[in-house]
Amino acid sequence: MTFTLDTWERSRAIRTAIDELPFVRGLGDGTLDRERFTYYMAQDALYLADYARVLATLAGQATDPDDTTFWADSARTAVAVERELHGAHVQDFAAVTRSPTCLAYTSYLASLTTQGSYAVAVAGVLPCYWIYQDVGDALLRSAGDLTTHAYGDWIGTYADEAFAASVATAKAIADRCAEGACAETVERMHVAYATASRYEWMFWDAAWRQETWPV
Ligand SMILES: Cc1ncc(C[n+]2csc(CCO)c2C)c(N)n1
Repeated sequence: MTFTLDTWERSRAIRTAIDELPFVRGLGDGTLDRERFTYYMAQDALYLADYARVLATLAGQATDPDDTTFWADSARTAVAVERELHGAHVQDFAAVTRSPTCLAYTSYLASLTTQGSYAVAVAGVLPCYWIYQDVGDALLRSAGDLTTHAYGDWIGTYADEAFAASVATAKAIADRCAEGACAETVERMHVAYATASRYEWMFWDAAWRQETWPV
């Protein structure tokens, strides 16, 4: 049993809960209101800026040159997407504060890169790729014609072949890491994968609630 097959099974309930979120349902059927989408986009731009730094750290920690290239390319893509989102959806960036959930998620991922295990950090960044591919594919199947869909460009980005190739590479790296790891490290990989998956659920839920700080 590979790590990715095992961890996908173990996190099935979280994955199903994501499909049932009102934000994700609204994204799929186009009924999501613009205010919530704009909130999500602004938080996502902040998320991507931090996530890119986590990927760049993984590039530095990898011992395989192919891994280094992959994480560095992904970091570059995340910054490019951040700039695009920022330009297209956020008018006044200085006015946007990282939400508690956004800060918690990126801080968690950054913390994984300082705990001495490249394998565990790799497992932590994997839900970002895999869940977005899976959600993108599910929404594509139900969305119909993307050219007339309110959120067609978003769905198209993540239900894309080039993106699918990068998800496959991230999964292959995680499986290779798990193969060479002791049982205790593999368990920590599962925890990192499940925790980041929960943060993906929370990130969409926070956008639905337009989460703010209590004071
Ligand atoms: C909260 C949140 N989670 C995942 C993604 C998707 N994503 C962001 S960077 C990256 C890989 C490198 O481009 C992927 C797949 C997102 N946008 N926002």
